[in-house]
Amino acid sequence: MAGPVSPSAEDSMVVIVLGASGDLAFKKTYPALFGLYKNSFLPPNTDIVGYARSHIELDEFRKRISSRIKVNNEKEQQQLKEFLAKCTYVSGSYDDAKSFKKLNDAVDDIQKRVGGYRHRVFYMALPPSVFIPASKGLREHVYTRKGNNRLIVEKPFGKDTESSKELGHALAQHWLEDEIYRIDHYLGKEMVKNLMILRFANVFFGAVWNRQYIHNVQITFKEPIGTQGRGGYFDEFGIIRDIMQNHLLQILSIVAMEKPVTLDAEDVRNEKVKVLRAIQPLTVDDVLLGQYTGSPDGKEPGYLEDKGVPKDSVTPTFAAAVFYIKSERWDGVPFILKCGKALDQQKTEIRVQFQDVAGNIYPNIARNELVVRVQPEEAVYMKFMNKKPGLSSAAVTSELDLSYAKRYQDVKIPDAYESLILDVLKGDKANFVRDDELDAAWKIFTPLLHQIEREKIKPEQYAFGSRGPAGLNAFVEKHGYRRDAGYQWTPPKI
Ligand SMILES: NC(=O)C1=CN([C@@H]2O[C@H](COP(=O)(O)OP(=O)(O)OC[C@H]3O[C@@H](n4cnc5c(N)ncnc54)[C@H](OP(=O)(O)O)[C@@H]3O)[C@@H](O)[C@H]2O)C=CC1
Ligand SMILES: O=C1O[C@H](COP(=O)(O)O)[C@@H](O)[C@H](O)[C@H]1O
Repeated sequence: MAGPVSPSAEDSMVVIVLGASGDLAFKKTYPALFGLYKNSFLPPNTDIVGYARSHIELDEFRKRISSRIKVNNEKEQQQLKEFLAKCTYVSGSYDDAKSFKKLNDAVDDIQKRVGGYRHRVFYMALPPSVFIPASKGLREHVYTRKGNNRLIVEKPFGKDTESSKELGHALAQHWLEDEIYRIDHYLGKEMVKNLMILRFANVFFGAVWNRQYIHNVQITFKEPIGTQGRGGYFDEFGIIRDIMQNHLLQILSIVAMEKPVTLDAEDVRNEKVKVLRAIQPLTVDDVLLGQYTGSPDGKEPGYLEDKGVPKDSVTPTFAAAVFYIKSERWDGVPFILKCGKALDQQKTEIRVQFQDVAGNIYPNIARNELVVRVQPEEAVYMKFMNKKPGLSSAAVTSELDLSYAKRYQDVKIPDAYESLILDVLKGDKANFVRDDELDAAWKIFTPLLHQIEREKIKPEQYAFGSRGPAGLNAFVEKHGYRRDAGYQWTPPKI
């Protein structure tokens, strides 16, 4: 094929899910594909072929898929039946030509029924140790010359600059960068996708989005659960690689980037890379590291009690870090990124805190804040000073509140994976990570990660269910965040 073609109704599309017997496939990939099917977003002749090492009977495989899909009514029950009929399964290994040829025969059998182009999407829901042999086997034996080929790769994309480059080179031996879709599922979240519209389609946000008006930006990820038996995997990576280097840094780059020339994927990603390249590598002085201990009531275990975690592990389960972007727009503005497991709540948010009012004449006024809540309960709200209603003339903090549950009551927010798989089917790469973006991201973290590991830097302890290490408030205050401790929010009655 000379280049990518736009799928038409006569074409056939096969989504091949590698690692189809695994957790990610059942938890995310198949439910997302069903979500697209039931909302008529899958192209007409789409089939889904699962591939993994385990021998699983087709009936059993379909039962497993349906056990992870929630249906709400009879219509959806019927749609699920139709969807399952599109799902088949082939077993084989990830490093054996014969197995891949068998997979190719199965896909050919499906695609020869249709007259048009034969497109293939390969979704690698696989452990990183088999990324390279699997991508090679797919390219050599299952690649189609009669349509588009797209390869979806899941993180981790390496552990540092060097290993990420190695993976990149290995993939590039067989696949064109244009065919590779590196998933960061946070880029598929509704409120992350909303960031560019908020910034570039609103004159009032655009006008104040710079160092003159913004004092600091906080991007926070909190999870109320610990590693839950996955400590063996987690201990190799730690929270910086698990969340900060990818999800939070991606958000930062969209918050900070210049307006792209167009919405074309390359224009968007060019601007994101420029932001990452303008950030200096982190040092230990820029971070606060934490590791959780058991909950005070003894009900929740500490990190070191998770099986698979070495008893003397110093892997951080919490990290806060401050980033500065050397650009005309952002020079001197701290971007504080915080993420942790086993914390007090589930929350991902972006909090933009504005500068103090110049020449202020009112006592006790708080800084304005724009908060974009990514999850849960998606919202955009603006905290600002307002006259206290009534006979008082005091200024109090109030909010302009766009809570999605109230404003968009009939809309179901799609899962991030639904949105991203749809982008792959459409060939839109704007929400996927480009190779140079990845390289720029690793350059910021690699020296710090190596130093933490080399010197076994001990994280501060924090209790399961707390807000994080005791030093957290001092850390964010030191980097400029000022909290309005008197503010009380009253949820609207829906
Ligand atoms: N549409 C909506 O849904 C709206 C919701 N609200 C709700 O109102 C409440 C207050 O809003 P908001 O100001 O945005 O959020 P919070 O008061 O939760 O957080 C404000 C900042 O203060 C920090 N903080 C929270 N608790 C403490 C503490 N005990 N000591 C020191 N620092 C703390 C937070 O840090 P950290 O992130 O680390 O916890 C965060 O950076 C929240 O529950 C919010 O969900 C308000 C307006 C609209
Ligand atoms: O990538 C990851 O993300 C999840 C959190 O994702 P969310 O969509 O539920 O917010 C995190 O639990 C996991 O450790 C990490 O690898």
